[in-house]
Amino acid sequence: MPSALSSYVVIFPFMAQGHTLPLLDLSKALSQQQIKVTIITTPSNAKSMAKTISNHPTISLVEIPFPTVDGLPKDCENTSQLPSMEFHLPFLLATKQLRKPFEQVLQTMVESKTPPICVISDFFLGWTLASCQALGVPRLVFHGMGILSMSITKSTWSHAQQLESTSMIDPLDLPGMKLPFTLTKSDLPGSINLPNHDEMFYQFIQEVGEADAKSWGVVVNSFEELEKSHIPAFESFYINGAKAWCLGPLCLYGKMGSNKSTNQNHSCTSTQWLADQVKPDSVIYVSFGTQADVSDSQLDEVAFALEESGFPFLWVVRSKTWSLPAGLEEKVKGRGLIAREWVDQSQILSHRAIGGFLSHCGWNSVLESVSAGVPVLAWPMIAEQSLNAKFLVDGLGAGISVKRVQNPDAKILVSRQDICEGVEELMGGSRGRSARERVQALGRVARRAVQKGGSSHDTLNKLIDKLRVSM
Ligand SMILES: O=c1ccn([C@@H]2O[C@H](COP(=O)(O)OP(=O)(O)O[C@H]3O[C@H](CO)[C@@H](O)[C@H](O)[C@H]3O)[C@@H](O)[C@H]2O)c(=O)[nH]1
Repeated sequence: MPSALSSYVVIFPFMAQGHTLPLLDLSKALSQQQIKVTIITTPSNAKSMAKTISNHPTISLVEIPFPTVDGLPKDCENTSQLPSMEFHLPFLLATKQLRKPFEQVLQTMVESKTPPICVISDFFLGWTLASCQALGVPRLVFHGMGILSMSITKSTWSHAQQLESTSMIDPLDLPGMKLPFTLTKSDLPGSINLPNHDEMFYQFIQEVGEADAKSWGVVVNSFEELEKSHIPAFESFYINGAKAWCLGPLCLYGKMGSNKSTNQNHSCTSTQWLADQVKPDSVIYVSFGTQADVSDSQLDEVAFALEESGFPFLWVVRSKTWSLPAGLEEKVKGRGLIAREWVDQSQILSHRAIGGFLSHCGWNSVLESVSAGVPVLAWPMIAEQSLNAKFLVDGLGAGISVKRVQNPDAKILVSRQDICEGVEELMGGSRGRSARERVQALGRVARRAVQKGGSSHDTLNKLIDKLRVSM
């Protein structure tokens, strides 16, 4: 068995912020357990990761070149740089060309008689399974999603035929699953309706899904107290008895021993602005993640709603084309901050002035909000976000939902009145108050999970021990 200091793990994240950031936090968790980490990634992603890991000498980066591919913008190595979601599939397909350089790196490690104890690679990088198997290294898969949403997704994929004849409004009965809320077919996100997708996307997901199911294990950014009852159903989709290792919320490891000045560099203006907000729970934080396309007319509605609600707000806007509608600047001056740069969201959410989060419900945002004890005004947009929102609101009581219009093609999906009503209810209404109490209690459980003796901390140690024994 290798000694603690000689053990190392290779991590290969998918090049999207929502997938990479939690794995950077996991790297920090491993290095706190005396495990070295080698992260394999492409040059421009390595550049942005280098800042985050600069205080962690046991985490290193190995760069492999990103392929040049027709149909993708030049120098685009991360989904956050894609002009729109239309480029998502070409991007996914391009990552398959990373196989050869990845294998060369892994082979050199194995041949130098110091193989890693495992490779943790993203679900989308399914081909890494074959590379790992050929070199005798266990592959653990990471999806970025929670256990419940993954189980619902897998279950609906494997029962697609049965579901075809199910009505849109009757409660779904998914074999082997006990759902904490009523789910109908109309609640399922479009991305789950695989057969309705482009043939190439369908094929890609089939491929990576097969590799997923044959993996040695699954690293999950969640904690047992939150999703334990769904683990058996989730594990039943794996063919070699793979176990789901709940190690989260990973964002909390990222904060342990972090260097404040490094963190604040990202979001100096927002940190300073927040420091001036003295009233606890008074500010609403607004962010829709790194992937969803939000139209500029929809952003106008958000702006009017925030102005009308009267609450101080900190709002991260990704659109390069949008500007505050005429007349609003004066009205919100001093009361609201619009951040156009990357902010340290996790840090912001833990500021005592933040009293609510208007969120798209990406899984990282959900966990960061729960960890910080901040209730959510849920506005799911793409991918599995509607399932996360349902879990948070109907399952956990830790948030409330915005009212959305039924036409998914409309430019404005939520009106300013409905956003404003939602913000007022979250920040000052009785449903908002009860969601705050609930999420604060959950936050205490989440923080305990990653401390010594906590469920996720223990699971991490068990995983390391098991991997060392299997060497
Ligand atoms: O200025 C910013 C903007 C974002 N973030 C962070 O970026 C991450 C965003 O992740 P998430 O909230 O999960 O949103 P997306 O990036 O949109 O996530 C994609 O990936 C997730 C994990 O698989 C899925 O749950 C989502 O549906 C999918 O859209 C979070 O850690 C945020 O804290 C910042 O720190 N600063």
